[in-house]
Amino acid sequence: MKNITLLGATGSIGMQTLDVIAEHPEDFRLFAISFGENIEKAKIILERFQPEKIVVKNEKVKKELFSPSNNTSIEILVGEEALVEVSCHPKTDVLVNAVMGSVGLAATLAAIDEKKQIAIANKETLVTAGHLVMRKAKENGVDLLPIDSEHSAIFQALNGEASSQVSRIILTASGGSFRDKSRADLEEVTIADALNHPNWSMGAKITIDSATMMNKGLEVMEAHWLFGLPYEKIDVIQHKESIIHSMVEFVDKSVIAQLGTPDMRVPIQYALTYPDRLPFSQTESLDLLEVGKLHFEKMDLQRFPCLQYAYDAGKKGGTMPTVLNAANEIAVDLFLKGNISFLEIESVIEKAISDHQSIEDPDLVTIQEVDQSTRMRILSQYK
Ligand SMILES: NC(=O)C1=CN([C@@H]2O[C@H](COP(=O)(O)OP(=O)(O)OC[C@H]3O[C@@H](n4cnc5c(N)ncnc54)[C@H](OP(=O)(O)O)[C@@H]3O)[C@@H](O)[C@H]2O)C=CC1
Ligand SMILES: CC(=O)[C@@H](O)[C@H](O)COP(=O)(O)O
Ligand SMILES: [Mn+2]
Repeated sequence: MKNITLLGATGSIGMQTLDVIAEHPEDFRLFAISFGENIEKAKIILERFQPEKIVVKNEKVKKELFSPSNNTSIEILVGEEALVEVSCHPKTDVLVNAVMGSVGLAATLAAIDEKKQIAIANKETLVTAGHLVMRKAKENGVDLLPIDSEHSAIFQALNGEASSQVSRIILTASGGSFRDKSRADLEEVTIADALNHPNWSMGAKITIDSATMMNKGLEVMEAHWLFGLPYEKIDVIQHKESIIHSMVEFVDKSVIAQLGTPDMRVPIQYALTYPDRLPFSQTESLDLLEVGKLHFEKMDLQRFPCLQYAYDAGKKGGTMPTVLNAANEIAVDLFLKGNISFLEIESVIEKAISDHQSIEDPDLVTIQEVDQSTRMRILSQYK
């Protein structure tokens, strides 16, 4: 029986993690959760799973969650320090980081110090502080088990083989909501159009990232850190069906791909059961006869400049990925609030990275300062 601490329980990955936990009550128990503001969903989770502890964003959420009529023995904690506390708690066996953005960074680093097993969905953590996370994981002998579908695919295809055996990895990209549109068409798109991903049902931020191709850019950096490969060995191809989740080409030119129906509960479960596998009844078998054909296209970096920005920021290193990530988080939020257009997401990011002088090998404090100052600088222009 593994005790799970789930950060971001009310989100898309969070709720799907709960599906996995519910399917295997003899293997997993929900010890603690965190969430942001979705009180209604949180109440359902508390009633169904009865975790011991819950971390909320602020006192206001705490007050709303626990009205006098709502009698519960669950311990309620507030703020980022509490995230660290539950993540490092002796009862936590596995930390699932499924928050959106860089909120879970300090908790993940602290849990690695406590030698917890980490199942990581949150790519922003690795993008902004991959060097710190991987250094700590190595020092502590901790496995970082990827949940992101592409990285789970690569992890499974590698199956323990050393990175020296790899000639390249090939990340697949669906193309997102606007894959069939030209750049001229993008001037007219709405928030609702952008949120309509062709293959995956995901949180709003990652769905927009997928449409700008920043999601793939973040995934390139995530792969760089998780698998210790230089950017020259990380390729992206467009594959509109999202059936091949990614591939590894080995030095002998053998290619191993991982396939499956697009259902995040499969890589989530693998990260929780690794190195074993358990049956999972809630998803469909892949029917290749029904799929019929798989399609592949070269990535067009003029059409999707965010992917180019991410390669450039990743290769530059230091605090440049932090700036790219912070600018992207703010730009996507501004777009979702109707303050900027879809194409302005790219220009906000482009400006932030070209204005920044990267600081090499930043520590956590430097990363947090650069992250905050980037956000403030951009926000001050849109007030
Ligand atoms: N969704 C997917 O299929 C995939 C997601 N990922 C990655 O996983 C991560 C989560 O994605 P997803 O589940 O889609 O995101 P969602 O937006 O659906 O969920 C995010 C979760 O984080 C919580 N949260 C957001 N902001 C804060 C905050 N400031 N403080 C505390 N909690 C906060 C939300 O709480 P609340 O809603 O209550 O406010 C929610 O529980 C991202 O890094 C994403 O890139 C990777 C691969 C696939
Ligand atoms: C499910 C998942 O892992 C997402 O990150 C997914 O990859 C998004 O798809 P695209 O970014 O390829 O559109
Ligand atoms: Mn992915």
